[in-house]
Amino acid sequence: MSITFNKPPSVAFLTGQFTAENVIKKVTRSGDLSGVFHDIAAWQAIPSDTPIYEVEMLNSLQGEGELYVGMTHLHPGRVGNEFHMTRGHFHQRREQGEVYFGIRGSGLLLLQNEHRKAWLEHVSPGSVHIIPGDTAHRLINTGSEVLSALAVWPSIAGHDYGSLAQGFAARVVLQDGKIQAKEVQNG
Ligand SMILES: O=P(O)(O)OC[C@H]1O[C@H](O)[C@H](O)[C@@H](O)[C@@H]1O
Ligand SMILES: [Fe+2]
Repeated sequence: MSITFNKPPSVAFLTGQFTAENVIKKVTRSGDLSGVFHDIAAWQAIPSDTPIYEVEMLNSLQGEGELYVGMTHLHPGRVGNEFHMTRGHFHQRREQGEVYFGIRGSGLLLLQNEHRKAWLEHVSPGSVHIIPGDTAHRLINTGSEVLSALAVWPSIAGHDYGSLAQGFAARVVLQDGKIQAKEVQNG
């Protein structure tokens, strides 16, 4: 029997680019984010094919106990006064957590529990975010460059977008030249 040396995938820490044999890429465009931004007129004014974020995932095992690894690249910009953000989700398997690592750019991680209590964490290169179970999560790019964050999560977690149809309890906007978080009743 011989012991093999496998070449692992790698990530460039400055850019978040993966080098791997198999990378699965998904682009989320403005037109996919209906109902996400509060200024509907501003959202409608953006061409629907404008990319807002890309997620690259390593090809890994699925099933109980296995982990997924993905990189989100969220483009800078605003829709009206609201910063670009991911759709955000609870996990379908609600109790499953996730870890995010800030790689590039600067932004915020919006977290929210099932009682609509929301809080924010600053995302910057090197930041580590331990997302507990039962907690919805969304990335927000408040900077002027691409915000890239690495995520590791259980492959069985799944996504539940429906439970957030009402939106998150906070919005992050540029107001009076400052980044401000606003509490909202009905997202
Ligand atoms: O699913 P969204 O809310 O659009 O977020 C985009 C992606 O962000 C992270 O990389 C998560 O780990 C992915 O599971 C998620 O799909
Ligand atoms: Fe997640």
